[in-house]
Amino acid sequence: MTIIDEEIKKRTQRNHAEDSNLIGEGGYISPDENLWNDILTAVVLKKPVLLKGPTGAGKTKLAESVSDLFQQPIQSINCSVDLDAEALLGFKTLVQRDGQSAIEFVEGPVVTAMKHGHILYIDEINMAKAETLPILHSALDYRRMLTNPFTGEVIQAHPDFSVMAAINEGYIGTSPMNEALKNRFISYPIPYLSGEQLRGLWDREFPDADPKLKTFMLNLAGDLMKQVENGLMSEEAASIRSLLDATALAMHIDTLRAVRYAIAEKLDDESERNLLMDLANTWRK
Ligand SMILES: Nc1ncnc2c1ncn2[C@@H]1O[C@H](COP(=O)(O)OP(=O)(O)OP(=O)(O)O)[C@@H](O)[C@H]1O
Repeated sequence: MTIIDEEIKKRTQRNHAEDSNLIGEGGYISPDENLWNDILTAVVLKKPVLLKGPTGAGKTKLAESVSDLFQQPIQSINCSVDLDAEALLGFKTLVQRDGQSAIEFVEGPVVTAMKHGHILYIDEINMAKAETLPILHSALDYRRMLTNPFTGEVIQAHPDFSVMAAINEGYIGTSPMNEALKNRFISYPIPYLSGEQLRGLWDREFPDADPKLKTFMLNLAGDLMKQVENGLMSEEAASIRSLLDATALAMHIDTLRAVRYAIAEKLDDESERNLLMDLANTWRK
């Protein structure tokens, strides 16, 4: 029995849900045989996990699938330059109770996740200002604790508390992650699916689609990946999210128009848009 199996068994017994199907429908599909298990191993070992990959590669889906598997709710933070300590930890507010005014602290996602053993999912972690996240350092390393500056409370994390973060390194508006913060994570590259795994995702998401449409989209996806690898197209051209959207649209409107709206029009460069539509045209013939 692996440590992942042991952890699932432990949580299943604790939650009295022996009969439940732990891996929910629509879970993350691993691009190779190791990645999913390697990430779960870090989560079980209570190591913060950093998912590095382009937009629409399934990073959020992966975190949701870990949450399904371990029956652990997710507390999410979407980072931006405006993110501050209050958005992470919580804030004080005035409440009326029994006709009396009182000041109460409303817990933020970090405090809730630490106290209740949830997964803390920090999306676009490199969009936050460098000075905002160091407040989390002690929660992210072996100490697994944090002193809440707003209340003075010392919070020792629940044993199940896990942290997953996502980063899209090429994204405009991001800055390199502070080294001390990055050093607290185990980092995994999350690539776009291809080959058999991509076909598996299409079979699951579009069981009723015309097989010709599926083949068209999978061929186009393969072409787009090659263009990205050869540096002829920006990475997001092969986004799985866009390809899924194009397929869903193409079940109702002309395939090339679907590809234009869901994939090509998102690209800033006109020559890339034209190349993409030329490729799509080739597969249509
Ligand atoms: N490997 C995968 N397994 C299952 N679904 C996937 C996978 N890759 C992409 N998807 C699907 O693609 C869509 C986008 O995925 P998701 O939102 O998780 O991407 P992301 O990497 O978090 O993107 P962003 O960086 O823009 O937030 C979702 O519908 C998701 O289910």
